[in-house]
Amino acid sequence: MDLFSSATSDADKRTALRAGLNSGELQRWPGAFSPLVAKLIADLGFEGVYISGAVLSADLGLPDIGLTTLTEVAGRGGQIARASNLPSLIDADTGFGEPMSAARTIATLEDAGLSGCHLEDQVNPKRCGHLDGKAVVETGEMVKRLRAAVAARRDDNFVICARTDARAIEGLDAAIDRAKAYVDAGADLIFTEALADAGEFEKFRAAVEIPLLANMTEFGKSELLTAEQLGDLGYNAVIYPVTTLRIAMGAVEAGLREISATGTQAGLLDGMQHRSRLYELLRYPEYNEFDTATFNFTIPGA
Ligand SMILES: C[C@](O)(C(=O)O)[C@H](CC(=O)O)C(=O)O
Ligand SMILES: [Mg+2]
Repeated sequence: MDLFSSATSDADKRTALRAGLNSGELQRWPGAFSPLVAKLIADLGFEGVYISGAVLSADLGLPDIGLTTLTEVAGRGGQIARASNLPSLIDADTGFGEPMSAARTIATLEDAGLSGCHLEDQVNPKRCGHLDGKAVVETGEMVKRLRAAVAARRDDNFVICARTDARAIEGLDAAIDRAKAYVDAGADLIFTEALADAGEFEKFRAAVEIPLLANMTEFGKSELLTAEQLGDLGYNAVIYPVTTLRIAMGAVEAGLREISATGTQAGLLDGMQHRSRLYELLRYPEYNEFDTATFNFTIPGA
């Protein structure tokens, strides 16, 4: 029965995440801004779901500057994680405090049903990794953050991903040195934030032995590489963190403008998700097996 929550256990999702990272195939994790989007990501055959801090903040009408709390992030993250059978990797920013808080973050995210998270080496308050003016902590400080996180983990398959923001501040070589220190501290996956181009991804790949994650965020510092290019470069995972929100908000803004200008949404119907597709994603008919009184409607135009 998976009508009310995920059918796949947290443990099995984490096993799947590990297997995917070790498979030699690029794992594609689009960002889900809601549980419904996670269902669509699963339906379309992606390997996992990403839960973005930038999106979680934006959804609350806030900038991505470390204002959200662990409680908010774990709460929303858990709702999204349970909406599909895919593993979910969540953005835990700097871990919500000093090393002991980062440790508690891991325990809380495990309890919420996430399959892994990333911790970054920025100072508090953090910023979007693709903006100027961010700063990183000393390598030793981040190593403490990671060691605390790794020690707190109860499920060895919960993926602890270390993100380095150093490329844009200290340069590529320093970012690679940091990544190596983070591997020694127990990181399972390295998030190479804000690299410029394919050549930099290639250098990172040659220097670091564990799985690597690429961030294909739009309007940022990185060239947008295809899944095929990233796979050929030897990367193990890619996130499209804010993409679904940007697509949706672009459509919402255009639609609202048209309604305001014309007084009707009639011209927008072709671009909308049809009621029947929404109901298909939500698996309306299957709830009928649970309670025939619930499924007592027909879908117009379906
Ligand atoms: C990946 C990221 O941390 C996120 O919160 O989604 C952001 C994405 C973005 O702001 O484009 C980041 O890269 O800092
Ligand atoms: Mg973020």
